[in-house]
Amino acid sequence: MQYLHTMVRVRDLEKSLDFYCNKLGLEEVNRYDVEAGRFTLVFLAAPNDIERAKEKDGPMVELTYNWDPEEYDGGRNFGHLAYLVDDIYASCQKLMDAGVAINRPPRDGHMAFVRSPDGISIELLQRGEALGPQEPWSSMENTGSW
Ligand SMILES: C[C@@H](O)C(=O)SC[C@H](NC(=O)CC[C@H](N)C(=O)O)C(=O)NCC(=O)O
Ligand code: NI
Repeated sequence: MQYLHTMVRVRDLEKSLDFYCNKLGLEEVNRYDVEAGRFTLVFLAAPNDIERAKEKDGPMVELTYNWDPEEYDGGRNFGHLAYLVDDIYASCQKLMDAGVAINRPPRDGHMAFVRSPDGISIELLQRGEALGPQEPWSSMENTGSW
């Protein structure tokens, strides 16, 4: 078994593509307009994953846009999408310059959070840093349950 994608439903497809592609840096891999179901699917991949994603063998985000408006309550059970970045400060600066609020700034040079137009939380992690939890759980032994 292999991880393939995470699907998120979006209220405004253009606003979402502007955030995920123009600001966060993902690239569009595939798009399906489904008349019968009245929805559009847009598959996005990070630059490092794009070649594998084109072969349907790489991790992606699947944006689902329902043409008929629906209410999407913020399911607490969904946490975030996480991306590894080469320079977390440069990534956050680029996002801030594009008008994106940094909900959790990278004080520790390790982890930052921003949100999509639909409030989907996006975690940015500095490449080379430990992937474990930081403050305030830094003293917690990673028992795999955090
Ligand atoms: C292409 C493949 O990766 C899919 O995920 S298609 C799954 C399918 N999606 C839809 O029907 C989109 C429109 C629908 N109104 C919706 O909002 O999901 C599907 O079965 N969706 C149901 C689900 O729970 O994901
Ligand atoms: Ni899917």
